[in-house]
Amino acid sequence: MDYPGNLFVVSAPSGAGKSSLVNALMELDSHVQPSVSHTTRAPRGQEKHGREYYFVSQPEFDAMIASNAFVEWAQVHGNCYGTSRRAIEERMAQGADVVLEIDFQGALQIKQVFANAVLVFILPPSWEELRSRLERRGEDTEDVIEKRLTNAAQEMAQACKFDFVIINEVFERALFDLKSIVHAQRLKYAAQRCSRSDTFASLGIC
Ligand SMILES: Nc1ncnc2c1ncn2[C@@H]1O[C@H](COP(=O)(O)OP(=O)(O)OP(=O)(O)O)[C@@H](O)[C@H]1O
Ligand SMILES: Nc1nc2c(ncn2[C@@H]2O[C@H](COP(=O)(O)O)[C@@H](O)[C@H]2O)c(=O)[nH]1
Repeated sequence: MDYPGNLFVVSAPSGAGKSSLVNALMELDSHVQPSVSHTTRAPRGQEKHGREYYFVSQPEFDAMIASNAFVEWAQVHGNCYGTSRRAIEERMAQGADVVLEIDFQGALQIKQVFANAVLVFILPPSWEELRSRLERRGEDTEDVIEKRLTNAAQEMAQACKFDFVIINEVFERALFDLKSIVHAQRLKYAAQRCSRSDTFASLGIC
């Protein structure tokens, strides 16, 4: 599938800071838009249906799988999460750059469907800092934090399959890295389009 917009996938173990980085990126760059996923997990804190997630029941999620509504889905930390085709294809067709904040299983599924998708993995600087970020966030019970830390080892082992890895130690530095990746992909895409254009032909190149 060839759309005018770019597709970015950002994955990380829970607490590494991907939502913070993606939100900061979107504040700086209105051309980058989020995709709102569906999940069977319960809302936490101030989360609202249709903003952070579409919160659905397991039967509703299963019905969406059966009707092929998801471009990718996975079980993460005991709940189901999925990206609907609708959530991304409409926006990319309009030329927006879409960013998915999803786990590594979903990221690798996305690469199968959208070969041009750019996969970015965010790492915390240390295990101690990862635990402390989850605790400081204060949104999960101790049990949930332990489960997320246990899963983090398996998730981080997948980082080498991604196109880029960013270590989120100093937030502004990590944000700069993420912005640079988005910018580089836009230049690459523009160059590809340009190479099919009359400008290249008239200059006698490619
Ligand atoms: N570079 C950083 N230094 C210190 N704290 C940070 C940094 N980046 C993010 N944080 C903090 O760490 C906590 C976890 O960040 P965030 O919620 O963005 O993680 P996440 O990867 O999106 O987690 P989840 O997958 O569970 O949604 C938040 O309280 C956030 O403010
Ligand atoms: N494969 C998918 N993973 C997703 C999707 N939406 C979110 N996620 C990942 O789930 C975990 C937990 O998220 P939380 O909001 O409960 O903390 C995290 O790794 C997300 O990236 C999705 O649509 N598909």
